[in-house]
Amino acid sequence: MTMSNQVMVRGLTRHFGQVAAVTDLSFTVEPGVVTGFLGPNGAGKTTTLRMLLGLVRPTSGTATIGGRRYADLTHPARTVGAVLDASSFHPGRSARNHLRVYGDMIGCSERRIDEVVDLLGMPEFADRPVRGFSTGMRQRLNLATAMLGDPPVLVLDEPGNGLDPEGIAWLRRFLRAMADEGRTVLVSSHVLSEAEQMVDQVLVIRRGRLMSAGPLAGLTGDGSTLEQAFLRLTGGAA
Ligand SMILES: Nc1ncnc2c1ncn2[C@@H]1O[C@H](COP(=O)(O)OP(=O)(O)OP(=O)(O)O)[C@@H](O)[C@H]1O
Repeated sequence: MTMSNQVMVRGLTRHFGQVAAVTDLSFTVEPGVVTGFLGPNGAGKTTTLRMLLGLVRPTSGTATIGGRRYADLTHPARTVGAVLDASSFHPGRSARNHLRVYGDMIGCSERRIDEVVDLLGMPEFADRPVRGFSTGMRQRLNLATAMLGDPPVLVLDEPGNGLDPEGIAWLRRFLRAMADEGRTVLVSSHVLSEAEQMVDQVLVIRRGRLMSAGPLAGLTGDGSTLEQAFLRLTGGAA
């Protein structure tokens, strides 16, 4: 476990006008495990991840990766790979060409592009235009882009969105492999049944506040599902 790959959030707060999107959130995400950042729609997951990635300014508090704020990282793309909801691809460009465009920006070799195409299981469709891609193919391309810089930290906002059961099983294996390599993997989801199959540690938020943090087994060890445990935590109301 190296401090350099820890994600640390302390007293993080963000208001949008009257809306308290995130309130005094503190947690630590360790390398080598898959950590689920879970909560219902509107709980504040995306806002938190966007603050971590320097895309939203906190009202107060800090979010750091390896002890530094995103804006202070020397090599951001080689430190943290991020997948946020709103990725858009040029429809006429092939996946491989998309990766080349991003790869050029961060100075990665053609060999690295071949590696991520293999890593994400994309050889069969990497040379096809993105316009014909399924949701699963698009998610793989998102992840491939995030992996270009071989980052030790992955921050993924709802990577399971729209995936079929086979896609979810693939994602689970991928996240597990990344964590087993010692990476820090933080993955948000509002689908608790899906997250339950993927994560080791859970952070549960609701209405911008942390409800629970710890091993998945701590919530489900009594035989209840994560969904049941969540409803218990939140008094039955999402
Ligand atoms: N730019 C913004 N302006 C105003 N309100 C915002 C903005 N971004 C987020 N919010 C509000 O902050 C709250 C938290 O939203 P956020 O998107 O972080 O939740 P979430 O947990 O990611 O939800 P979902 O699962 O639906 O993506 C919501 O009430 C949302 O409407």
